[in-house]
Amino acid sequence: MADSPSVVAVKPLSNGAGPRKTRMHRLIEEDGIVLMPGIYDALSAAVLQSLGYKAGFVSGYAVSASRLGLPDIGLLTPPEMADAARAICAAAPNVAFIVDAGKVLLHTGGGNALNVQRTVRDIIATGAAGLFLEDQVWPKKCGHMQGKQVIPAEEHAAKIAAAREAIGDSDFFLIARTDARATAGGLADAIARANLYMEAGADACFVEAPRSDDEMREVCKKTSGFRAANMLEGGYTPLHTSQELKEMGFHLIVHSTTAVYASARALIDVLRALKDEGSSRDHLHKLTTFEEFNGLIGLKTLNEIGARFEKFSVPKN
Ligand SMILES: C[C@@](O)(CC(=O)O)C(=O)O
Ligand SMILES: [Mg+2]
Repeated sequence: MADSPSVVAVKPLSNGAGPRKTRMHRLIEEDGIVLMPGIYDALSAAVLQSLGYKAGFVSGYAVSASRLGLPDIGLLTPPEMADAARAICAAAPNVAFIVDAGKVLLHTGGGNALNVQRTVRDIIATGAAGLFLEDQVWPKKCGHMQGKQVIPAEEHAAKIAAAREAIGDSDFFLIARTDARATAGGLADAIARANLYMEAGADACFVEAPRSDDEMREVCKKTSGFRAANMLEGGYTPLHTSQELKEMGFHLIVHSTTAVYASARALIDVLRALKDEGSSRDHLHKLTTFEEFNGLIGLKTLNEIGARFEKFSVPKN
């Protein structure tokens, strides 16, 4: 077993005017539940914003797939993830994004408080509204794959405390994730860890991959503070509506794979038809139109700005 890390004490943070309140706290307050589709690039972020979503999740799983064409097994590098987060936040400035920093930390389960603090500052600089920090041993895996391991709970709690200190009074929300459900300690250890991480200064906890409705209810009954759930299609956790999850006691709902699976499905279907038929003309209903697409990525607004600044003339009195 690893040496015990030195003990850290955490001072509860406030902005001087009552308890800490970030963009994410306010979104939770609005409806009691925040739906966050997993987003992976500027275009998927623009779609999200155009549909009026207030929050989204920069998914390590989906960024690894879209950027590298590789699975969620710890291959994406910190600069690649931070770069994706920056592009996503810039493309959808009205959306509050939580970044999956499991991927940003090459040293998940390794590195120290300084690495964590640097990561937090890097992610704050992308314009994101918060991040996930997870307790898997590196190289980490998608929470719904087999063979996961976790680092000692106190070690991860110290990283959460370090992250909290780096956040200071920034408008930034910290979600502590545990993957312990899949290990020998099972759900009881996962719940104990979630509570420890909350004590260390997290704003919310995320017990990854509970396997039944009963387990999901137990997580809600036995953990304190705000709670996140992940509705990964084809994963261990039963799929529920946001309303059902709210009634169970969850507050933040991540749909890590919905958008990337939908894109893959659409691409497979339409490109197969193009290959088979030699034309897209019978499948236009499956595509956006030229107008719709240009609108989505802001062409009209940009043209208007361009026209306003075509030339400068000194105003005459
Ligand atoms: C949430 C997730 O980490 C996937 C997972 O591990 O379940 C992501 O990258 O979207
Ligand atoms: Mg991830």
